[in-house]
Amino acid sequence: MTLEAVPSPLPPATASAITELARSAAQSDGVNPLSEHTLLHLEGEHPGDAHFLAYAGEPGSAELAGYGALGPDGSAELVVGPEYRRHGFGTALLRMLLDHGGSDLRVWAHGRLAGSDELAARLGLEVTRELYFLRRPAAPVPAAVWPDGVTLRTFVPGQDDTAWLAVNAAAFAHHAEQGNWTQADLADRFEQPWFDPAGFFLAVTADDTVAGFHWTKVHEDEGPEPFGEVYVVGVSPAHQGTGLGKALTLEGIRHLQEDRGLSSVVLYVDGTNTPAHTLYTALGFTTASLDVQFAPVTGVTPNSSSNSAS
Ligand SMILES: CC(=O)SCCNC(=O)CCNC(=O)[C@H](O)C(C)(C)COP(=O)(O)OP(=O)(O)OC[C@H]1O[C@@H](n2cnc3c(N)ncnc32)[C@H](O)[C@@H]1OP(=O)(O)O
Ligand SMILES: N[C@@H](CS)C(=O)N[C@H]1[C@@H](O[C@@H]2[C@H](O)[C@H](O)[C@@H](O)[C@H](O)[C@H]2O)O[C@H](CO)[C@@H](O)[C@@H]1O
Repeated sequence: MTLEAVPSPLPPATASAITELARSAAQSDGVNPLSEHTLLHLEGEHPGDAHFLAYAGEPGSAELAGYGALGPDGSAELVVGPEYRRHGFGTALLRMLLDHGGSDLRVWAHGRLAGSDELAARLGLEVTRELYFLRRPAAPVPAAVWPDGVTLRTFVPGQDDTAWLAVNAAAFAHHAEQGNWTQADLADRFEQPWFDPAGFFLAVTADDTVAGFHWTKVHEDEGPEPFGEVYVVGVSPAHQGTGLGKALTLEGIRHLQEDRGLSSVVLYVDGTNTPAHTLYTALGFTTASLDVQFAPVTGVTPNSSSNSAS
């Protein structure tokens, strides 16, 4: 086993090898091991990002067996190729993430697959966050009932960026990632093949102030058939509790189901997000799977080399 820490930007060949590793794991596990953010950050320079590579065999003829990603905020992901599992690659990569991330480490286990809890416990980590993946099969979409004083339009790239970032930051002021999005995060997504302004809805007041939004996304090739996503719904605090979130959510579902002809719609929602969870459950979404994030047990100084591990 050879371990390597690589700063951003990654060599293109390494980024391609990581992408293939993630594809192989997703095919085997039925769950994507790396999030959109990590995949986007495989390309280009992202200061503060760190990449950890585990190779099987000797340098030169080695094959990429596993990969770990660590962001400047401590968020992390790791994946071991299906054919390399139960050989210690996961333990070695998690140790590297722990050594570099310290007490800020927050490592995802998408789908909470077999072994993730055991591996985490072995290195002194516990679940600190639950992210639910919900699905709504195609069904009649109730008509949206819009609060007085708002009208609906779609996002115009380059015109609405600043206003959207401000409402997104206000709506997600208490969210670990979403509230911190910047113009760079927007620009990254403008370049994605799935980006479609026709599916990015804004609710605006008479003076065109953004009161809320529903940004939808279509996943073309991540399953047996394309599916839609309630990518992110946000309502400015001043307009929350007025029915706007429900109306925006319904409009996006209608768009995905009727305009895009998709047979199911999914979404992610934090387990602590009662308002959103209540809304989506009322609209027919049910839990399909669970992602969890592990962090060092509070009050214990993480030191991966001292944790008992085989
Ligand atoms: C897939 C995702 O994007 S998940 C992330 C969702 N967005 C966020 O969490 C950002 C911060 N929160 C918000 O922007 C808003 O609170 C939203 C989007 C969750 C809800 O928008 P609002 O406009 O406040 O919701 P709206 O007034 O339409 O209420 C619709 C339903 O949501 C649920 N709901 C809304 N607020 C609450 C609350 N505080 N507690 C419990 N349920 C609530 C209820 O079922 C409500 O229906 P009801 O009023 O008939 O009981
Ligand atoms: N509803 C949104 C905004 S609050 C949400 O919870 N997003 C999560 C989610 O993002 C998804 C993830 O990046 C998938 O890889 C991608 O295919 C989806 O399109 C994204 O919605 O999970 C992330 C962790 O994996 C999390 O950081 C986001 O906040």
